[in-house]
Formats: sequence, C-alpha cells, structure tokens
Amino acid sequence: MNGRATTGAARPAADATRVLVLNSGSSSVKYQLLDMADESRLASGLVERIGEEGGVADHTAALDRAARELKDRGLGLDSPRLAAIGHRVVHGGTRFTAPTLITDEVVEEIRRLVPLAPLHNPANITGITVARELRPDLPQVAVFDTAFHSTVPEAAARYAIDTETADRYGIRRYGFHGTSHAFVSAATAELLGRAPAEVNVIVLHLGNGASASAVRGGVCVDTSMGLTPLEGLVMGTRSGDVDPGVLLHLEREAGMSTDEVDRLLNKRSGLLGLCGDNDMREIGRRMAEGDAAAQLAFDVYVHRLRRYVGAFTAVLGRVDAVVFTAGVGENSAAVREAALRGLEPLGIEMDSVRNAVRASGPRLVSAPSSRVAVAVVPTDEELAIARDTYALALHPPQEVG
Ligand SMILES: Nc1ncnc2c1ncn2[C@@H]1O[C@H](COP(=O)(O)OP(=O)(O)O)[C@@H](O)[C@H]1O
Ligand SMILES: CC(=O)OP(=O)(O)O
Ligand SMILES: [Mg+2]
Repeated sequence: MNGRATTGAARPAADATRVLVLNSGSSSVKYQLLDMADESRLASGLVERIGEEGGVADHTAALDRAARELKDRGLGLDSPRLAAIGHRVVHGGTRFTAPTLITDEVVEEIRRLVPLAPLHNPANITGITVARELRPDLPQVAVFDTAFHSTVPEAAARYAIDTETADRYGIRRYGFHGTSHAFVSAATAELLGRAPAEVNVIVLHLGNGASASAVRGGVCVDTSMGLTPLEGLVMGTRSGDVDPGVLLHLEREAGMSTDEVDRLLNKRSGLLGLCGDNDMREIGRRMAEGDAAAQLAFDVYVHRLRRYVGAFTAVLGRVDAVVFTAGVGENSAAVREAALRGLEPLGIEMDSVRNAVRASGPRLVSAPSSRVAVAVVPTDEELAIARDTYALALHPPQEVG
C-alpha cells in the first residue's frame, strides 16, 4: 500500500461540482466532464484506434491526449472545481455489486478479475492508474457493468455444469452493460408515468456490444450476456450465442488455438463475420442495393433479438414495455420494426409511422392500443456514472475498523 487510498478524502468544496467520467474500452477512451450542479455536459471526447496504425500507442497516451484536450478548452484536470473522477469498470465479479470508492485494494481486486474480461478490465485499470496519478487528492469511483445484474436469481445465473468446477473458476452469468440497463429501465418507467417498482421491462441495448435484460419492478432478473460479454445477441464483431460444441470442433478439426478461437468469436464474428461490415448503417445501404450477405446478416441479427424478446417475455410473465437503446436501438427503425413485427399475439403492436420518425428523446413507438408499450430511450451511461460518482464523493461511506 502506498497510502494513496482515497477513501479518507475530504468532502469536495461547495463549488467543486464537476465530475470527470472515463470509459476506457479495449481500443478507445471516451471521456465526459459534467457539472453535477445542473447535470450539464461541459466537454466530451473520444480517443480511438489505440494501438492501431494512425492511432495513439496505448491507453496511457490516449489518456494524456484526453487530459490535453480538456486543458486546451480551459477545463484542465487541475481545476479545484473537479469533485471526483468516475470510471466505468466492466467486470466486478461477485464482490462489487455497487459503485465503489477506489483504493489500492479495489484496484488489485479489479486486476484479479482480468481473466474474466481480458479485453476490458486492463484498459479500465490503466484509466484508474493514470487518473489517480494526476489527481491523487480526489475521490475516484468505480462503476461496474456487472453490478445491476447481481440480483439475477441462481436459476438464471447458473450454467448447468459441474458445480465444483463452476465455483472454483467463478463460472456463472454476470451480465454487462448494467449501468445502461438500469438507467434505461428507470427512464422507461418515467416515460410511462409509473413508479419503477410497478413496471416490467425488456431492455434491448444494441450498440457495438449488445445485450438484453429482463427487469421486474426495477430489479434485473435475467440478462443475455454471461461469464463474459460474448454470450447472447449478435453484435458488431462478436458472435453472441453459439453451441459450445463449435469451439471444441474448431480446436479439434480446424486445429485452431484458444487465442485463434477467441479472436474469431470476439473480433471476426457477428455482423462483420456474416457480411464484412459491422456498422448497421452500411448494412442498411447494402440491403437497399439487394446485397444478399448484408440481408442475411440483418436477418440473423433480428432473429436472435426476437428469440430473446420471446424468452424474456416468458421470464417476466407480464411485460409492460420493450425498450430499444444504444446506437442501433436508438437509430435503426428497420431493426426495431423487424424485431417486433407480427408479435401482436404477445400484445406488441408497433406503430410504423411513429417508429420511422427520427427524434432524439425518449419516446413511444407503439400503437396507443398496444398492451405492451414499445419505447426508444437514449442511454446515457456517462451521466449515470457521474451521478453514482458524485453521490459517493458527497457521502462517502464510513470507514470500517
Ligand atoms: N443511424 C443509424 N442507423 C443504424 N445504426 C446506427 C445509426 N447510428 C449508429 N448506428 C449503429 O450504432 C453502433 C454504435 O453504437 P454505440 O452505442 O455508439 O456503440 P458503443 O458500444 O461503442 O457505445 C454502430 O456500429 C452503428 O452500426
Ligand atoms: C461489456 C461490453 O460489451 O461493452 P462494450 O459494448 O462497450 O464493448
Ligand atoms: Mg455505448
């Protein structure tokens, strides 16, 4: 321990209302500076292509660039108005089920979880390390993708494999994108004018990574991602669900190594693997020209979505809303339409005209007569992280012992 633990940090001064949020991904760093006095966004940016040709060398260089961009705009990290720094951390294992003030020990625990999220947690740790070096005086908070899913019951969280093996290696469903699923399910209740405790929602988070969750009265009861962010829906470059026998077959018959199978399933699958493009906009353009591979990729993507809508309808019993969010969910009327077409027997009636309208805020796209509301609700993981971070900075838990 080097004494840099921030749990004991003094409460921020009254005019220190700003929070920096860092979302360090496998090949990008996204950042936002927010003023929590009114939740306004003072700055946001993205450093992409880390470690690729034409990009910055590594995550440390990316964070340096982010810090420089903020300084150039008069919003340097040395500002006394900065109250705290919030970090998206993808894997929190079973230990972290709530936002957590970062200490050396917390960093070590996040490091211990690297094998469960090899693409994500190392980048998160670099972000934390650099930020703590820049501002050792500030509270720094980890907000975990897995936290919202910690309520998923054992029947849904357990894989049906030998229990001793599962327990020894921490093999279970953890789920990801939880900050988004929590934010969007709460915002949906608000859109419906009802208390979160009263509504059952299926959230479809469709970004580059994609996941579905079933939320009963504000509590997550099932989710499509599993031990790692690879299971479930078809994604930009990830396969989502495959028969685990596929892995065995590739290793035995194609002679592929574990790393090769990993790359295949994480980087060369999904929409990209099916048609050579991972951007839904480009796939839409190609479909309009009658491109068969693009059409097939779209069809596989949509078929998987429909499966999860059906499965989570059965899990919830009563569904009040199906909600689309993230890049594809918020912007692709075609995906929304195709995913829910013909589901009137489940009480889902889309309104094609409403669905086709381009808009930016939370909105309903179902017919007024639809028993199940269909909504588009923009996610804002950074705002959610900033709220959690600011709340912990203002009211740090009492230190135990
Ligand atoms: N107008 C659009 N129509 C269809 N898809 C879109 C549109 N705008 C963005 N997307 C999709 O959103 C995806 C990115 O989603 P986003 O939530 O920003 O991803 P990330 O997981 O990186 O946060 C892109 O791959 C793109 O296919
Ligand atoms: C966990 C995960 O899949 O995150 P992302 O969508 O940012 O890759
Ligand atoms: Mg996103």
